[in-house]
Amino acid sequence: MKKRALVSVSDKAGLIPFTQGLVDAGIEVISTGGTKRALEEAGVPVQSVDSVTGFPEILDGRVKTLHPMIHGGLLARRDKADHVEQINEHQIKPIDYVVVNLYPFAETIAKPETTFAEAIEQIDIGGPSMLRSAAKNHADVTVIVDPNDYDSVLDSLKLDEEAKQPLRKRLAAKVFRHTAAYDAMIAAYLTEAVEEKTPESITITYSHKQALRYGENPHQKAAFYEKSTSSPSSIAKATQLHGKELSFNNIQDANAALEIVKEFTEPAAVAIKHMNPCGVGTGSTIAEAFNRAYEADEKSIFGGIVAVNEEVDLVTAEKMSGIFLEVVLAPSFSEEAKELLTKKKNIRLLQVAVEQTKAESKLVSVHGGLLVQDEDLYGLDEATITVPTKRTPTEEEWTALKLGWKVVKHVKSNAIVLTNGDMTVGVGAGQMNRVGSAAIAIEQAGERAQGAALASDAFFPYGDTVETAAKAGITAIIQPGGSVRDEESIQKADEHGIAMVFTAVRHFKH
Ligand SMILES: NC(=O)c1ncn([C@@H]2O[C@H](COP(=O)(O)O)[C@@H](O)[C@H]2O)c1NC=O
Repeated sequence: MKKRALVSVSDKAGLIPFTQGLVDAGIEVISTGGTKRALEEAGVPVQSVDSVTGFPEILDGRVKTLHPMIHGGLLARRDKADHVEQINEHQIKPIDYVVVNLYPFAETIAKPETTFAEAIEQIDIGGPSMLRSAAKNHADVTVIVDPNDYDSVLDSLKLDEEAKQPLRKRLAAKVFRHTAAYDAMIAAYLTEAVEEKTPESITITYSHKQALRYGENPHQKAAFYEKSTSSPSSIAKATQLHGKELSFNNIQDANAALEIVKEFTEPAAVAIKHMNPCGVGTGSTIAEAFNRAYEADEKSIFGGIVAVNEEVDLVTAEKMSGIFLEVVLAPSFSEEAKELLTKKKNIRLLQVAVEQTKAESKLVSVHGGLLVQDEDLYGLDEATITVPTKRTPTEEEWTALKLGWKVVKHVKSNAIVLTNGDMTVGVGAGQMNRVGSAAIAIEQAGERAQGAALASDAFFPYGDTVETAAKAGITAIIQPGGSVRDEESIQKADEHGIAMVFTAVRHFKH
C-alpha cells in the first residue's frame, strides 16, 4: 500500500521542495485548505482532507482534520491485528507522515494591536491533536513540526523501518516539547488576562535564544532562553551590533543596567559591576550623564557594563573608548560613535529600546522550587511620603534624595546609596548589616559625602546609621521608616539637623 502524508502548515517555509520530495518517494499527500492551495499552485499533486473524511471544513476552519478518518489513520498500531481489522472495517487508511506547524499564536500576541478575540482564534486545536496522535504512534508514524527537520526526514526516506526509529522517536519528543510550550503560552496569556497571579500550577515556556560558552563560571553549562512575550525593551530583545559573544554574566549585568536606566526620563547613564550599580549619572546630555556615572566611581567602572537611555553620540563614545568597558547598551549609536567604538574589539555594543515596561512576574529558582512575585516597579509615591524630622529637605536635597531612591531599589540589600543632585557618590551593597553598607558607601564617597543625601532600601533598626551619616556630613536621608526604634533615628537626625524622609515603602533586593 502507498504511504500517505498529511500536510497542514501555517508556516509554509520549505513546504514545496519538501512535499515534492515526499511525492518523489512515492508518498501520497493529503492537505488542508491553504496548504493544499499552495501545493497545487506549485504543481505538487495533493488530495484534500475533505475527500478523505467525506466531511467539509466547517466553523471557519475550527474543524478540518478532527475526524476519525484522520485520527484513526494516525493512531492505529500496525503491529496489532485488532487495530488493523478495525481500521479496515471502517475503511480508514493509515497515515504515515504528519507535517504540521501551528497557528502563530506567539507572533499574534506579540503584536500590541491584537485583540483578545483575535488571539483566541489563533489557538490551534486540530494541529496539536494531529501532532500528538502521530507522536504517540511514532513507532509507525513520522511527525514533523519544525521545517528545520525537513531535510533529515527526506534523507531518512530510503531507510528501512527499523533504521527510521531513532529519528521518529527524536521527532516525537520534539513534538511534545512543542505542544507543551504552545499550550503553556496560551495558558500564560489567559492567566494574565484574568490577572491570576498565583495559579495552582505554572508551566512556563521559553525558547532557546542563544548558546552560551558557560554560566557564571566556566565549569557551569548555560544557555539564554527567551520568553515568547518578551517586551521590546528587554535584554532578550537587545541586538548585538558589535563585539565578542555575550557571556552569562554580561547578560545579567546588562539586564540590571537596562532596568535601572529605565527609571529615568532625563539623560542618564548607569554603570554596573556584578549586578550592582557602581555609578549612576544624570545630565542635560548623555555625555554629561556618562561622565558623572564614570566620576561616581572611576575605579569600579573598569570592566563594567554601561547602559544609557539616549543615543550614544561621538562625544560620549570618545569618553567611553578611553575606558575598558565590557558592554555598552543604548537605544541607538550615532554613525560616528559606532565607527569609533567598533574599533575596539573587546567592547560589546547592544542596541535596545529603553522605555518603562509593564510589570512582569519575577521568577527565582530555589532548590526544588520556584518563587514568583510581581516585579518591583514601585516609584516614589507623594501620598505615602512623610517627613518626621524638624527640618524638611531643601529643593536640592529633594533632587538628590529622589535620585538615591531610584537607584537604591536596584542595589542588593542591605543597600545604602549616597547621591548629590545628579550622580551617585557612594554605593554600599549586599552587607549583612545596614550600618556596614553605610560605612562602605561613605568611605567610597570620601569628601563627597559632605552635603550628600543618603538612601536606604529598608528602615534603620537602630539610630547608628544616622549617627554614621551625620559624622560623614550627610544632610538628608530617605528611608521607608517603620522600625520600632524609628524615634531613635529621628532624634539623631534632629540632633544633627538632618532632614529625613519616610517613604513607607521598602525596596529589598536579594
Ligand atoms: N481545526 C482543525 O481541524 C485543524 N486542522 C489543522 N489545523 C491547522 O491549520 C493550519 C493550516 O491551515 P491551512 O492549510 O488552511 O493554511 C495548520 O497550522 C494546522 O495546524 C486546524 N486548525 C485549527 O485548529
